[in-house]
Amino acid sequence: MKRARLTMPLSGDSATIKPSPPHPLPLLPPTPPQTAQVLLKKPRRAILKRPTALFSTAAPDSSTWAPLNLSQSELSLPLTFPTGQTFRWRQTGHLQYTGSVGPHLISLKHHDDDNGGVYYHVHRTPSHSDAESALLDFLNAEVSLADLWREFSASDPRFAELAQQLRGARVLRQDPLECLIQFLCSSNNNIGRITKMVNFLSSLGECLGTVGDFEFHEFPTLERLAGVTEQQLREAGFGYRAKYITGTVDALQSKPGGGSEWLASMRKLNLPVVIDALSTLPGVGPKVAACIALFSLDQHHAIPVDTHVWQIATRYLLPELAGTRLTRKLCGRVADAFVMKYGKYAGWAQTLLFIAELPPQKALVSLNSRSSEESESLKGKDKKAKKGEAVVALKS
Ligand SMILES: Nc1nc2[nH]c(O)nc2c(=O)[nH]1
Repeated sequence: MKRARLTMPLSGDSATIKPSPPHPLPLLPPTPPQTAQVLLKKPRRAILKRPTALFSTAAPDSSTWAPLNLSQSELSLPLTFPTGQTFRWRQTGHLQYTGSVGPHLISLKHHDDDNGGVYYHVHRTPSHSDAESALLDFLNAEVSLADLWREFSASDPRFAELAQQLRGARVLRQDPLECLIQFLCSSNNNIGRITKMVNFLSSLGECLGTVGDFEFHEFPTLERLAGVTEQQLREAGFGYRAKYITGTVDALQSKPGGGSEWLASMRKLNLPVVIDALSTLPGVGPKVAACIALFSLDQHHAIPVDTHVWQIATRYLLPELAGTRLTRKLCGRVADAFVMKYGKYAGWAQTLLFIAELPPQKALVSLNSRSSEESESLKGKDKKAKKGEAVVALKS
């Protein structure tokens, strides 16, 4: 394991920030029709627009961008941010993503001239040194992905092959409340729609500024989240998830000592206890609980299991169960199979296997494996040609 170090001082805040005042609550438009289409067709102001680079996409200006001690194979931004762990970061330029970590508004980008090494820029923060440590913590920077993936690859040749092609898919360490609310939005949903719902809730938080076309907010506190009603969420297109969000916020507010503290305390507990505790919250089933545990509560062997992961498991880990239907009991068997195969960071292995099944990565992997099959085939035909045998031209 290694700890990443920040090696350059940060500059002051970016001149591009246009902080706007915090929102009054509630925030919802008064008269929308009551379907999810409202959310999908009439985006509110912070909802996705065309990303534009506000900063130069050439070499970062060293006075404002500082290197993280993380190579591209330790952290790939496109494989980590838009792939289903968080729905709060936006692409704000070429290989550049922007989001908030607590009260800090930060951009990260790969540097073309530095082997894709990751650089960061803090746009707004109450304290630069706090921003640095919060960023490293959020990135789980003390975990060496290279060490983990070497171990996984040694016990699984398929993992080894994917790892070559999809380097740097890292598990984040998010704020537990932020992660919980995002995954309540995720049930039976796709990344685009989840992002819009999360954006809607995020806009209840303190506005941190604008980068490119996007406005960024600190994630709202429980008190702020409590200001939105189930009816308002339904009107905004949350459907049945509306009651899970308000129910969970109420349940957290009633925890002695505070809901955020109750969630944070789970970082020190064992996984089964954590899953049971999270499952008492409205809308939290085993899959959502495992996502929250893995992406925010230091439960590195939590395995989210849904139909997609079931497909992966029956193809590669439990072929004897192929063709059977996923049940709650089988979810436990899948999770055990992952842990048997990959060990105490099995959730990090699941993350790569999950990402490899998302359409953009799946297309890339299949393209690469097709071209390597083709080049193997070409090599074979070359040998035959040398021996004077006929070579049939390959169509691309
Ligand atoms: N790595 C994973 N990310 C996810 N997002 C989501 O909604 N499900 C998953 C998952 O199973 N793994």
